Amino acid sequence: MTSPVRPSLPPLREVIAAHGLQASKALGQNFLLDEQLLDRIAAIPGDLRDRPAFEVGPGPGGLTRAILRAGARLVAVERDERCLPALAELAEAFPGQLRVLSGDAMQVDARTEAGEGAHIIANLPYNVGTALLIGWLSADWNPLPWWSSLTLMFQMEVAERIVARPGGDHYGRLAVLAQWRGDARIAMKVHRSAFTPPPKVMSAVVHITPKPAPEGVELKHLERLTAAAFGQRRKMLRQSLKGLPGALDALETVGIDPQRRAETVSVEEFVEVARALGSQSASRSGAGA
Ligand SMILES: C[S@@+](CC[C@H](N)C(=O)[O-])C[C@H]1O[C@@H](n2cnc3c(N)ncnc32)[C@H](O)[C@@H]1O
Repeated sequence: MTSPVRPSLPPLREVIAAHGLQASKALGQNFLLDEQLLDRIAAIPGDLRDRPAFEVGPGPGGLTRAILRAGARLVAVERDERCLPALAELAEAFPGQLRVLSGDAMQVDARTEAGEGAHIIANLPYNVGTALLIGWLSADWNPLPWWSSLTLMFQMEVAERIVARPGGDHYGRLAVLAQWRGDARIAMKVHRSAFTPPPKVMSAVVHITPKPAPEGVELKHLERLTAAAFGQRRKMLRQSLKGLPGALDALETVGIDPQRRAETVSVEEFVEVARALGSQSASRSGAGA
């Protein structure tokens, strides 16, 4: 195993000035320049030496350098072509460790580009952050997904929705999607003043590690169930699930009181109901065959 390289690099402020990288609001650019903070973020996934990693939106390369210093083999996709020369300098400073793709992360097949077992680490652009997360969480799980962990900076409100537990306003579809086959936690809160320019709100790094998917549960059943249940979150389940065929029977099978509301139902309970819903629809289609 090679030990991580620590080349001496110019301060990020100089890189930004030298390449004229004034932050663009449209591209969700809020840069992190504190190298100690960046090293702490890159340490969250654990030992990265010789491990594949994937970064969305390297920008001037602050988090990128921290991930490279940690020893990862990194593929980074950046939409802003102005950043490419600065990133090319980083690729030279860490020979063989960094491959930069120019383009839209929403169009990139991260699995093919970064490889099996990659750690995904990013200070995400706020406009596509949730969509990218949902894409990674919805990947095939067999019994684990292709990625090893997700270490992602979000606006605090989104971070709270990802790690929320039942009983509060933050708890909803995103929490169930993130937690039914993963452990999700806030690994670090980051003050808005750490960013250049500072965004209006606070941020947090969410760390998600996958666990084997519960057997006999299909994502599509869980999604239909949580969409219906949280679509009318203030209503009792017997009302909100009325339009989803088989859902009320599934509640009864599992022994969940239909007078409860979605926000009181734990992730494990949703999984149980989705399993019952799946076996019902399997037997219905079997009966029809
Ligand atoms: C919040 S900034 C983070 C920059 C840098 N990683 C840092 O931490 O300082 C988000 C970055 O994502 C890039 N970006 C925005 N939309 C993108 C997309 N659809 N695909 C790839 N990169 C994107 C922006 O150009 C910007 O560099």
